[in-house]
Amino acid sequence: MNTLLIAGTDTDAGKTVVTTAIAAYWQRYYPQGSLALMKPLQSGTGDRELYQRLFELKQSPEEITPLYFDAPLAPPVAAHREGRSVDLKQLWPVFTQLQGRFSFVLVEGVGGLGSPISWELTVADLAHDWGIPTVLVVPVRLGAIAAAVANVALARQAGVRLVGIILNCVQPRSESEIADLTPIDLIESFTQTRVLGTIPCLEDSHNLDQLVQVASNLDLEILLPRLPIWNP
Ligand SMILES: Nc1ncnc2c1ncn2[C@@H]1O[C@H](COP(=O)(O)OP(=O)(O)OP(=O)(O)O)[C@@H](O)[C@H]1O
Ligand SMILES: C[C@H](N)[C@H](N)CCCCCC(=O)O
Ligand SMILES: [Mg+2]
Repeated sequence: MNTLLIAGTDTDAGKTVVTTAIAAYWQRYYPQGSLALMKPLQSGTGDRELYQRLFELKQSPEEITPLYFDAPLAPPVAAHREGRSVDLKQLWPVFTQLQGRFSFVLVEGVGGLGSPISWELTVADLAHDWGIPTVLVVPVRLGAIAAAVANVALARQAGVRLVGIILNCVQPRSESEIADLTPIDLIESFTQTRVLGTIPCLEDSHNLDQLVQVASNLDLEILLPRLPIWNP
């Protein structure tokens, strides 16, 4: 499977930081492997604009974000404000054609795993329906354990192919604070899900070198697709 869905426990969990870090690493060390970024639904400006600023993507804006709404709200609410509805049927064809054209397709969720993508379905339902490996970004703060446990329970209930958790420091944290706020053994024991690494708080989360560096400390064996062995 040449795709990975970056989901989070919540909006502002750090999905885009993780997405751009893995993308930056891929482009740095696998230049022969083509990369696509997809944010199936975006509400409010930010993610697509950052992707386009950081990476030379061979995709149209509509292939990056097929469903784009102006209001920074849940997509069905933002769509309603614009007198539109959320037509999820548009998403799968875009996704599958990206999969066919690119070596690696990184998909970013919207909001948290339990956030609605329509009046009936959540991000977890999309992850299940698409059957793609999914990683859960958990912000390092008090309450992270409960957030991880609740979102992993949702993922299990929805049949999401959850491959791991990534802890993310949305603010500067010492090593001991990280250990106290997000004890890995406790989180892995309660969720029965591997922690694939911790992203420190970056001085500049738009700096490609910093993004590559923090991605290199993640369990990339799990996160990156196997490139076909190239036999000249
Ligand atoms: N590890 C980090 N180091 C520095 N800044 C961070 C880090 N993680 C998150 N941030 C900052 O916190 C904010 C929210 O992070 P981010 O945009 O990645 O969240 P998100 O989960 O993608 O949010 P959304 O639901 O809007 O897509 C951003 O301004 C981002 O730069
Ligand atoms: C505006 C924000 N940055 C995201 N694009 C949308 C987050 C929707 C969250 C909805 C919810 O779960 O309450
Ligand atoms: Mg984002």
